[in-house]
Amino acid sequence: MWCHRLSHLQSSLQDLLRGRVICWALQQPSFNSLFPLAVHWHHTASKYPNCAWQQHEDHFDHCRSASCYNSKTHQRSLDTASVDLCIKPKTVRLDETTLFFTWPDGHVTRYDLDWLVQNSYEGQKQKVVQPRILWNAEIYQQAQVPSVDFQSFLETNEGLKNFLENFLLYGIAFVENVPPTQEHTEKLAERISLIRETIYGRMWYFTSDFSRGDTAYTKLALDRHTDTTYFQEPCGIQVFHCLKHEGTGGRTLLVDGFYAAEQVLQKAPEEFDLLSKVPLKHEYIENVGECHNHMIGVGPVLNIYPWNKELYLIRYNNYDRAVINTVPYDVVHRWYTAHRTLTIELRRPENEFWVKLKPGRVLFIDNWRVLHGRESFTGYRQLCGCYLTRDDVLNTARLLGLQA
Ligand SMILES: C[N+](C)(C)CCCC[C@H](N)C(=O)O
Ligand SMILES: O=C(O)CCC(=O)C(=O)O
Ligand SMILES: [Fe+2]
Repeated sequence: MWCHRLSHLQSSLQDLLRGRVICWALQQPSFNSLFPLAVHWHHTASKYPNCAWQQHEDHFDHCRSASCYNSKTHQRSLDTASVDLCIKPKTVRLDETTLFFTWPDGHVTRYDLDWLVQNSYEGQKQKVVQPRILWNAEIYQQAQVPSVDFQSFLETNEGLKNFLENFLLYGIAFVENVPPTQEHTEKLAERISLIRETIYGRMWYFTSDFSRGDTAYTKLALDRHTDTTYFQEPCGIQVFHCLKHEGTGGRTLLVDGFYAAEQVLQKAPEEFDLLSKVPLKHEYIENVGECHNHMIGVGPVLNIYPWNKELYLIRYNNYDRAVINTVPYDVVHRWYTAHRTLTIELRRPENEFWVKLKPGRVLFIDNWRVLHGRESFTGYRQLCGCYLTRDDVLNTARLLGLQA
């Protein structure tokens, strides 16, 4: 263990590191070594707080030198596994913006201080991966989120960006004036993502004919749920376009699952915790006509990033939840209590946003966040749509400069 104290630090570093403990470690290429390091910043009342460098034995990070990292492919060249885990640098030097390490074989690693702060664990812990506005019916309606026109969605980057911005913030978004055909709906989908083909097909088209072994293909009401909970990776986005309805009822229900989960976190944090830890099975068993499927997906109801506790996926479908056999006996009852708390939040009338889907108005739903359902209906009703892969939607958003 070695330690080097600096009594004076540049104000820029002071701003960046204030009040935090920052840990990182470095790796060195030609010497095949890893060097773990942590900086401890003590914010004191004095004008120049102390900054102490401390060697840790168990932190690792990334040398960006030309021999360690290929900046054309943005990939690591260094074989991490070939590095001695106990490597120590020969010298360490800090200037106004950069930290330098010289390794026993002479290789130099440089770290921009801003980069280090951005890539520190402490920094990431305080950052959200995706900014969102959680909503109940009133919040969503007050926000007056504009829909995007079909033409501007397809033909302009601003149209697409506006749409994606709102979609990322609220988890739902509408496109208007879409010609009511499956082909035009497909065009929309392909503008932002790859279509995720599933057992339901690529583009699906459904009525209440029970052509598939699922309640969706009837006239019955469907309580709020997310789809494809029985996939190991539930579908990221769902697109709905109602092409025809000659009858009554059939409104669509939307509920922000993350808003409800946030209420659980506030009111009963230990229940939130349980819902994020207990893995459950969901399953889809179908034997109707030519369709034979048995899908099983395993995962907790609430999925959170471990480092910042940010919720990124809710898996909620009471119809498709399988027998609980992945939970020890003594946890089952506690889990049901926690699940009930979440269900109560999800079912509060003030959290329900109801819309009637009409030909020409296409709805995109973040199936990892917003639950959907529908009212029972009469008459002939025809819906088309598809699922999208989440990675590809986020990819499009990032390329347009959005945080996702
Ligand atoms: C009709 N459509 C293809 C959209 C979906 C049908 C899937 C319904 C299933 N119970 C689920 O929630 O995943
Ligand atoms: O019929 C509807 O409006 C939606 C049915 C449903 O939940 C689904 O297809 O995933
Ligand atoms: Fe559904």
